[in-house]
Amino acid sequence: MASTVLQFRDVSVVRDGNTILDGIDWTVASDERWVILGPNGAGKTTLLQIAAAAMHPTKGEAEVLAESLGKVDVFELRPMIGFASTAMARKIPRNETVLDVVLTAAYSVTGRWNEEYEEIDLRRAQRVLKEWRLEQFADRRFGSLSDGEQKRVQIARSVMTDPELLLLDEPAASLDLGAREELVGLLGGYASSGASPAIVMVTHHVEEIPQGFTHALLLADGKIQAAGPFAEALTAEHLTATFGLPIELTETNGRYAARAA
Ligand SMILES: Nc1ncnc2c1ncn2[C@@H]1O[C@H](COP(=O)(O)OP(=O)(O)OP(=O)(O)O)[C@@H](O)[C@H]1O
Repeated sequence: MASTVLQFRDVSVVRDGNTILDGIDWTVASDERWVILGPNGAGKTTLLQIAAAAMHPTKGEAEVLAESLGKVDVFELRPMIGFASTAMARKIPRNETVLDVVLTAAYSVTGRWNEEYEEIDLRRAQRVLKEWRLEQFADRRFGSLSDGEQKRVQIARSVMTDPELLLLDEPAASLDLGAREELVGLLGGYASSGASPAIVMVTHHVEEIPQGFTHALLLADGKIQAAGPFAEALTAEHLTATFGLPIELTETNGRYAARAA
C-alpha cells in the first residue's frame, strides 16, 4: 500500500526579505513520480532542497519520509533520500573511478567498510552500473566521461542506496539530443519498472518527462499554479499561466512536447 513520502503544509521560505516559496501545500505518495516545472527563479530547486532535508522552511511544516523537519536528525533521514544535482556532482573528485563514485554512496549508509559489506556493496554497484548502461566505464575516471555519461553516473550513485525517495534536479540539462533521449529512456524504464521509489524531478522542458511519471507541480513566483495527476495539472492552460505566454502541449505515447501557441 502506498505511504506518504512528502507532506508540506503551508511551507514558505524567506531569504534576505524575499519570499522564495509561498504557502506550499503538497503531498507525494510512494507510488507517485512527480515533475516540477516553472520559470527560472520560481523556487524549484529550493523546493527540492526541502524535500532533500537539506533546508528547513521558514514557516509551515515539512514532513519527509514521515519525519518532521526540525524535529528529526537529518543525518538519519538523508541516507534514505537519493539526490542527483549539478551541485552534488561538483563534489565528486574528477579522478575517482566510476565504480568508486557509485560504490562510495554506500559509505554514508553503512558508515563502515568491512569484508562483508564490501562484497555486497560491490555486487550492488556492479548491478546498478549495468542498469544505467555504465558497466564499460567502471574503471574510467569520472572526469573523463562525457556530460551524458556523468549524468548517468550521478543517478546511478543516487539509487545505489536503494532510497525511498529519489530527487533529480535537471538531470537532462546540457545533454545533446541523443544523450537526452538515452537518459529519458533509462529513467522511463526505471520509473515504470514497479521497483522505483517515489521520484521528484525538476526540469525546464516537458520533452524531458520520462514515461512512467504520473504527477506535475507547476510553480511560479514561489507559488503553486497547479499540482496533481498529469491529466489535471499538466495542461496547456496551466503551462500558459505558469510561463506567462500561450503554450500548446501535445502528448504522444506518454512523451510530451510544448511550444508557444
Ligand atoms: N540564499 C538565498 N538568498 C536570497 N535569495 C535566494 C537564495 N537562494 C535562492 N534565492 C532566490 O530564490 C529564487 C528561487 O531560486 P531557486 O534556485 O529555487 O529557483 P529555480 O526555480 O530552481 O530556478 P532555476 O530554474 O533558474 O534553476 C531565485 O530568485 C533565487 O535568486
